[in-house]
Amino acid sequence: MDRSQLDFSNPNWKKQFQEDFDKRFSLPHLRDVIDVEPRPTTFSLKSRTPLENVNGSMQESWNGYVNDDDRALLKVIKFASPTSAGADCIDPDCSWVEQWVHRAGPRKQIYFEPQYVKAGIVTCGGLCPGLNDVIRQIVLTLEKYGVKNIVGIQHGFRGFFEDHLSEVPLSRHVVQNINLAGGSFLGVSRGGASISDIVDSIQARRLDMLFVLGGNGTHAGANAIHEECRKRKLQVSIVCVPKTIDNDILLMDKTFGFDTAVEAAQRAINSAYIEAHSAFHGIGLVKLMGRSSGFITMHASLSSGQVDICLIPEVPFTLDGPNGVLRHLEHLIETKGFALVCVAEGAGQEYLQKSNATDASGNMVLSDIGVHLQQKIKFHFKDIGVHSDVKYIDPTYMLRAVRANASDAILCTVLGQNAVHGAFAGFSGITTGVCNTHNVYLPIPEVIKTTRFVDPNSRMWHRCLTSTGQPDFH
Ligand SMILES: Nc1ncnc2c1ncn2[C@@H]1O[C@H](COP(=O)(O)OP(=O)(O)O)[C@@H](O)[C@H]1O
Ligand SMILES: O=P(O)(O)OC[C@H]1O[C@](O)(COP(=O)(O)O)[C@@H](O)[C@@H]1O
Ligand SMILES: [Mg+2]
Repeated sequence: MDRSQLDFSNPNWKKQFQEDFDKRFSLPHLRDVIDVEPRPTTFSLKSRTPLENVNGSMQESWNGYVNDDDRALLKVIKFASPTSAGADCIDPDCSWVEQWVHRAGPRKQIYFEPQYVKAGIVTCGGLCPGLNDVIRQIVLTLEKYGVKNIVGIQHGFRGFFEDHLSEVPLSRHVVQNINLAGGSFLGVSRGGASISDIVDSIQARRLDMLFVLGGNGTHAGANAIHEECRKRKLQVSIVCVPKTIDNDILLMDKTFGFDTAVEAAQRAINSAYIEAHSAFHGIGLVKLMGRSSGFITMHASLSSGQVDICLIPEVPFTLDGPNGVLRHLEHLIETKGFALVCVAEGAGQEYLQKSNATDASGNMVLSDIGVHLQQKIKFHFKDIGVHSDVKYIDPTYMLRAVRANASDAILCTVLGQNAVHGAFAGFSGITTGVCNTHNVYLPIPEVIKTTRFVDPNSRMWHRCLTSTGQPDFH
């Protein structure tokens, strides 16, 4: 139910909203369409973690399971007014409405017999630091349940129908050290998704579980696979782990690989800073990933503390004129002698010629805003007769071809393990993420309704502006 469909004069609107919310966020389960009986889980760490009662005696049962009725709050701020920073209100009075989502983790009862399970893992889309950590954790956790037949599908969805891409048998032994390197042990790819062919292939391979690692596009594909499996009444669990270096999936605190990418961007920003600072009237320009969301650029600018101008797709800017970026650069050169600009690849596309080309997955191929800015800055300073020395750095692929840093490695561990718990719990068509620091399962359609964007009214963007000191460029 859309907010616009609610009648706030009806005293029952809150109840209606909540009922609709609960329905939207209920997790699709195998038993919705087929007869499946639960059985006691085989996942237990009891022998390693005997728990002591308050009175010192050992407890009989292990208390490490998540109850199906456990919930986490999706939104935790009570906004006093719709004009509060980052306000996300349902009604004009910003009433407090609890929005509960399902907690992730191992259940006491499972819907598969581990010894007969064949599980597949596939990594789709572009690379992202941490893919190997997630693959590894999925394998380790499956084995902990007692699964013996685990395979990797090579090069994304292509691996399902390109004959020369054979299944890769996976085990604790095979994946032991894969997290030490970046990339994907299984390979990735864009494009080539015929849902019906993929489900034919799932049936032919006799897969019972499929773990799909990818971004918005991959999630849309995985949900379509889940729907097709439902239609064919297959006992197959499709569970996603969100992979997007751009951090552009809805509702989640952060996706894995994002922190690592921000950290990797520091080297480029610092190099640009040193070049700009050392040159006479130096202007450093760094372009970072982010087709439509500026999270990497905003966070990298914030964490470096060296950026004077941060440009992201969500916040339009003018280049020319008294309030434009170029005039501000003049001011920076006049006042401090050098300047540093950090721009997201999707920013300012309106200034560039559109090619209308798309990649194999249907994503728009963007024109290079970095090259455009470099030219504009050079010509501008030439025009006004002021010397400038522009150094442009494009570290794009260096941000994502690295191994995950420590905090991402932990996030990958949590997500990979929870994905397996979700499949054994009988859910399908779900994804797993972190909401307000709590680990949850969400139905796929809810996280891909739109791309997640930087909110120009958020505290984080305002912090970025405070830190760079840049004015509004319009
Ligand atoms: N709307 C969609 N429905 C089904 N499959 C899709 C859809 N969008 C993308 N895909 C498939 O998902 C895979 C990854 O998509 P892509 O956009 O490249 O990366 P990401 O998942 O990171 O967004 C590709 O194989 C692509 O064909
Ligand atoms: O050149 P490729 O492989 O298509 O990937 C580049 C693109 O992938 C992205 O990182 C988005 O992909 P993800 O969000 O799936 O990680 C863009 O920011 C970038 O333009
Ligand atoms: Mg995408």
